[in-house]
Amino acid sequence: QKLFALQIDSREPPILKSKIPYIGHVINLLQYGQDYYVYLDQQHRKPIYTLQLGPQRVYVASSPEWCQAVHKNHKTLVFNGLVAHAMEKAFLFDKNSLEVMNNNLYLTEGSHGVMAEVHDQCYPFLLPGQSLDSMNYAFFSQLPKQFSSLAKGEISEKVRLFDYIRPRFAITSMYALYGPKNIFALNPELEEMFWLFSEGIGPIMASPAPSITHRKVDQARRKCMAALEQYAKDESWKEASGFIQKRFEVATRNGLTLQMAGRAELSMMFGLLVNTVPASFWVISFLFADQHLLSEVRAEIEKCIRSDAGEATIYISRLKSQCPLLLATIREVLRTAAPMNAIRVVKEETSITGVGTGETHVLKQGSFVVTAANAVHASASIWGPGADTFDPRRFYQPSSPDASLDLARAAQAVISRKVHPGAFRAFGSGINLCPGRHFAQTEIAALTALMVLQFDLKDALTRGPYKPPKFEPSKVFHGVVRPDKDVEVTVTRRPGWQAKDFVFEM
Ligand code: HEM
Repeated sequence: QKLFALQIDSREPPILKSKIPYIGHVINLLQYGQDYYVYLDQQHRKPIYTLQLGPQRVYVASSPEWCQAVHKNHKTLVFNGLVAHAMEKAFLFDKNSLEVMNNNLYLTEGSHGVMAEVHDQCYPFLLPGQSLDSMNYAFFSQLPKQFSSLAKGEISEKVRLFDYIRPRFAITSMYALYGPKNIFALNPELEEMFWLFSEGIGPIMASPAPSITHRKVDQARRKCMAALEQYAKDESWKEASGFIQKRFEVATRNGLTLQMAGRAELSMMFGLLVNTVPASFWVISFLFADQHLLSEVRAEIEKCIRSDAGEATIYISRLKSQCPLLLATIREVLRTAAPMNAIRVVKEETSITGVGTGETHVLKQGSFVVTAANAVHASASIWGPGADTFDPRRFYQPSSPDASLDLARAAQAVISRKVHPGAFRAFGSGINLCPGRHFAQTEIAALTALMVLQFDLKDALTRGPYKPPKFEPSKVFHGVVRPDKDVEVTVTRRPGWQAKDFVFEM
């Protein structure tokens, strides 16, 4: 310990020592993934602490107060350096493109440069307004078609649930953002390739020779990149959403070639797909696993539709305002299945004060800071003794006059129950608060409505009630978790819903 221990300044957050010096925490993180932060929080109850990972200092904010403090100091606790690193290692940006990215990377010279302009000029397209409405409409125009043949007529059909939902949801999302010539529409094989790449992104970023050590993942990445480059060259983005058109305009105006602008979209596809697809799966899974909850949510949704002999119209604005238990279920899924731990680099020594605590610590230049959202989401001192159980009712607000789909404001829903307003962290906070949250939540609510109205599910093996899978084991880098293994289900149409076509309206 003496030989290898970090020299910690008394103003820094307290250090948590590992039994094995120097690499003990590294070993535990590799073994337990992000769950290790939950374990440390439960063992030591420190709202912010320091870990030694080899030669590296890593500060971990483990309470809403300190997570908020980290995100408040975004000028010196920075995100963009990590994005540039990912663009090089995961998305293979060339030298010229990296120079373009590095121009005003830390936003110290005003609001020019590709990173600042994407943030200021592109993300507003994802906020409520005409552009978001068009993306939602594009999504709704495709979604019912994707599920219309499932268990059609009097027959039942066996499917693997995650495998069934994943491509259909992903293809529809891609259509909404990237238009009719999106890469999945032109080559459906790429949908599979994308997930292969997304599963292996951590290891290939760390490997010095991924084409040898992780050949399949590397090939999957290259296939997706080549298709996106072609998409750019063919000017297919001119038929995409306003958001994507603006991204191409900003990227090329700042000096990226069209080819590299296309390649950069692979990073956007991560934002679009990797969290929303498993989150939708879990909402559907938890609902079908609890018949009581399912029937209450169905009753809410049934009030949001108009149904004629052959057609049912689902009104999205009603789903947003009249389905408090559905919204609460989405929130609870994100609380329990979204370990959205953010990482920041300490660009220069920073003194931070826990919001509302009055306590101050110093963070040293060159270190990393993790905001451990999963530890906050699992904390019994925040959520009560049932923090480790799935209970949508903790977010339930039956009489809310303006129940909104903006789950980032879910804090509002729980303030009344004395929960800290920064305790719901699934979409992050501060200037990097997820801009796609409105689109994501509308997508999840729409798919859930479609599934629970039309179908009944049974466990295909036992023919008994649907049993949800477990969460996959935790990893070092994790978004919304996926199931540990897929579940085979028997799907039947609910009586009265066999021969209906579904449409969505706002
Ligand atoms: C359930 C689904 C989603 C979850 C849980 C989620 C979560 C998050 C979180 C936690 C962050 C902040 C990361 C950080 O601070 O380090 C983030 C950022 C971001 N998300 Fe999402 N997200 C979801 C869906 C989406 C969708 C559908 C889109 C696009 C349409 C999207 C686009 C983005 C972008 C572009 C950023 C970066 C923002 C910035 O750099 O300032 N996300 N997301």
